[in-house]
Amino acid sequence: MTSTVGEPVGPEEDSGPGRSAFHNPVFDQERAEAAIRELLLAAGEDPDREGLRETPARVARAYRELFAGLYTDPDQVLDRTFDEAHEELVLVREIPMYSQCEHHLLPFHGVAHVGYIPNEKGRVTGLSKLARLVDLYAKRPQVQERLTSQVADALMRRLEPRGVIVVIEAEHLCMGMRGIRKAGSMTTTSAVRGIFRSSASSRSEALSLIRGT
Ligand SMILES: Nc1nc2c(ncn2[C@@H]2O[C@H](COP(=O)(O)OP(=O)(O)OP(=O)(O)O)[C@@H](O)[C@H]2O)c(=O)[nH]1
Ligand SMILES: [Zn+2]
Repeated sequence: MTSTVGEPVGPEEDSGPGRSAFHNPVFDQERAEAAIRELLLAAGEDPDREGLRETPARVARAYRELFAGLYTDPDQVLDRTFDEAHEELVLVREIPMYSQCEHHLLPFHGVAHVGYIPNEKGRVTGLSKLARLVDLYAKRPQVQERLTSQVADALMRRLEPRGVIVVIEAEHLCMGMRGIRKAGSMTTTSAVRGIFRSSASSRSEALSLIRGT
């Protein structure tokens, strides 16, 4: 179990084309356990009663998993590329996505659609890597807009494709189970780069494939 505190720096800062500057923080299990115990005390609960005794350790382990994307370099996901001489759209639709909003640390979840048009060398990556990339950026304290842009920007950086389109549709539990209580309301965000930004016809073709029409 890791118990070192990572440097208080962001996991990643964009350093332009090529690789991102990735700092490798680690999850402090002991500190997280103490914080959950404090939360239970603050709520007026008895963290030593039988049902709660294991809860701080359990919750800390759960958060280590939910925030796992803070500890992996996103560029590593796209390290393996190959030249396939395919210069048309590659689109993976309906990738299940679970994240948590950084405002309330409550889940937002839904699906991501990720598409790109490889460059003239036809540089592509494995299809699973698109889903891995979504997962990695989702497993952090997030906002949906940033998640969408980060996936698009990582693909632009590592594949240097002609264009990238990312659409995420999600329900935010902080809007459903508390606050405004609009359960079921869906938020759609998109990030378009390269040809999808400059060409309305490329964009609308991709969007109609994303919609399944
Ligand atoms: N733009 C954006 N906002 C988000 C996201 N997730 C949660 N939020 C919003 O973050 C905002 C935080 O607002 P605050 O007024 O600081 O917090 P609050 O008093 O708990 O707000 P309410 O949720 O309206 O009760 C809320 O409007 C949330 O709906 C996200 O991914 N993107
Ligand atoms: Zn929220």
